[in-house]
Amino acid sequence: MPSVIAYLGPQGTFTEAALLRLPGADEAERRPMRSVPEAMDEVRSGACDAALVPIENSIEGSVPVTLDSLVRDSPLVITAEVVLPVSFVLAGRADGAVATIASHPHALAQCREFLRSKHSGASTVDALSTAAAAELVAGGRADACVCARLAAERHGLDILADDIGDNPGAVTRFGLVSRPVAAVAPSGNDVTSLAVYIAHDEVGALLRVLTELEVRGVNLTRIESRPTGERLGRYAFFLDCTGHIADARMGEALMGLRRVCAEVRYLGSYPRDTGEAPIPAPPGLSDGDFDDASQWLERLRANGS
Ligand SMILES: O=C(O)C(=O)Cc1ccccc1
Repeated sequence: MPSVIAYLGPQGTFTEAALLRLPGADEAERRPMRSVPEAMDEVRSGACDAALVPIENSIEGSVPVTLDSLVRDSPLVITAEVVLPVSFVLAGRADGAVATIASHPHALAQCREFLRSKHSGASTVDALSTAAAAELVAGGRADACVCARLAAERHGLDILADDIGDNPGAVTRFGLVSRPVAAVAPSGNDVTSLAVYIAHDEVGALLRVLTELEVRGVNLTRIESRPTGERLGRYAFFLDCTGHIADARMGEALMGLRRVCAEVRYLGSYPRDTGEAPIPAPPGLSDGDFDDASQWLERLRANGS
């Protein structure tokens, strides 16, 4: 476990709750940062060994600042993931009016229906995190906030409504990022994350990417595009692939992508935390099958039989 870990703070965020689920994190120095890019830059500068940041949630989708920092700034790799169920409270002062409600945009989005039906007159204020929103309320700069119960309690706020998320089963996925390192050994249920840039002026470029994965039996669990920031129409595609970079079929697929893509950024191989069972290799695509095929080719090249 890295010894100094930055995370999206302040104390009381869902990211902190996720961090505490990582084995060994209680012994690490945990450094709360104001924003996701600042947490990731602490790692790039060497001030911290790793950072835990939100990547996506099951309702609102990806966290754009995290994805943008992963592809636009100097390379980092994900070494672990944590999938955390999230439950929100509305916190403030029991005796006060609620004209402004602060929170992280993803928290506001996940409570949209509750806010619309119960506080349609209030305006929402984006904060850098749910716990930062609780600080705003404690400091009198917003009337209420959407946050974790723990953050409300820490700031002595009243719980105005409990469990206000529109989808009771909502989960958020967090990634532990570090400067590039070799992946830990396969766990048997791993994911490999990539960002690929395709040649935009070639017909079928994205199909070629998918084909490289499909012919090696590599399963895709997520594909998502983000603008590269160069100009309209330029996108990076984020791929989560079932398997580990040490698996033969993943290695072959990566080599294929390297040949057909304008650029491939490797974002790490790490154990899955979704609770989903591993997907077995399709027939003919196990490590043993690749090994057998490459030994056969070597024999043909060496002896012709
Ligand atoms: O703001 C927080 O507490 C975070 O950790 C980011 C976040 C926001 C909303 C849902 C899950 C995580």
